[in-house]
Amino acid sequence: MNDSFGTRLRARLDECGPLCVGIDPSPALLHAWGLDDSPAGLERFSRTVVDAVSDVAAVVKPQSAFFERWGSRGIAVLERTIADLREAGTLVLLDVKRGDIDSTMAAYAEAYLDRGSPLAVDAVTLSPYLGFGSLEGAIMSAVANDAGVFVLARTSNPEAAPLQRLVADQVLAGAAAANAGHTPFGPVGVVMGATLPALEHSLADLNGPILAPGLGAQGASPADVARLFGTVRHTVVPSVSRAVLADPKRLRARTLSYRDECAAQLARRPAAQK
Ligand SMILES: O=C(O)c1cc(=O)[nH]c(=O)n1[C@@H]1O[C@H](COP(=O)(O)O)[C@@H](O)[C@H]1O
Repeated sequence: MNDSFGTRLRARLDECGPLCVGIDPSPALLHAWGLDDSPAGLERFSRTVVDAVSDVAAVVKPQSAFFERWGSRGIAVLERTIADLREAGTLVLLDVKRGDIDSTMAAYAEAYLDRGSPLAVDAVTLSPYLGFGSLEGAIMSAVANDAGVFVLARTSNPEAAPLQRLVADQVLAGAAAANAGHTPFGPVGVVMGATLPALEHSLADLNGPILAPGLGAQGASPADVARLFGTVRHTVVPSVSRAVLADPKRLRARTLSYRDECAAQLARRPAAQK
């Protein structure tokens, strides 16, 4: 039997410390790196990130849209990037933010979670806008494949607050129900921005990982991560993209510094959940 996503994520967080690094090959970053905005440029960018961070970041998160811009050639680079990351032994979280009716979700689950798919990853981001129940099949597929999902709850962008404030507790309750009884924690993570002014929701019963994007470019600091998620410090995965990707020469050093600073800040907080 294979290890569950929760078991593998626990092991990576214990081994590497708390950080997810994004692979976001935007036109601006490709330009800053002196690379062409082309499939070859995407490939060089992605390989460089994989080589620099995959042994020190618990999770690496390619953003699908930056590859999709180049159609089938971009998707081919994404496939190779996923294969490189898996070979390097890091966990791959593909940021695709999918959400649809149950029959269509089954196709998304087949694309990203089914072990046999060329785009199979350890976890994907999902949107709950069609109702948390519409994600049930994808969650079952994740469990069957020892994979995970991260459902958007309170995203890092400020304009999300008025809408998501109304429904985040439903998302958290759905995730907690799906995670009940799993050890060390369940397959359903949630996305909660590190940029949130205040938490406003209880994470005490979640029993799942929390992806916390927004470090650096969106203004959040490791101290913010600790302020918001200190009580669930063993399950929070702070995420950073542009602030470490800005300069290829400093990619590894910046990754190490964000990781170590997040670990140090979180260690200062009381832990309520292991
Ligand atoms: O799901 C995500 O990864 C995500 C959720 C969220 O709430 N906010 C957020 O910025 N992201 C992603 O995180 C990346 C941005 O990271 P920065 O470049 O560090 O700001 C992008 O790929 C976003 O799509």
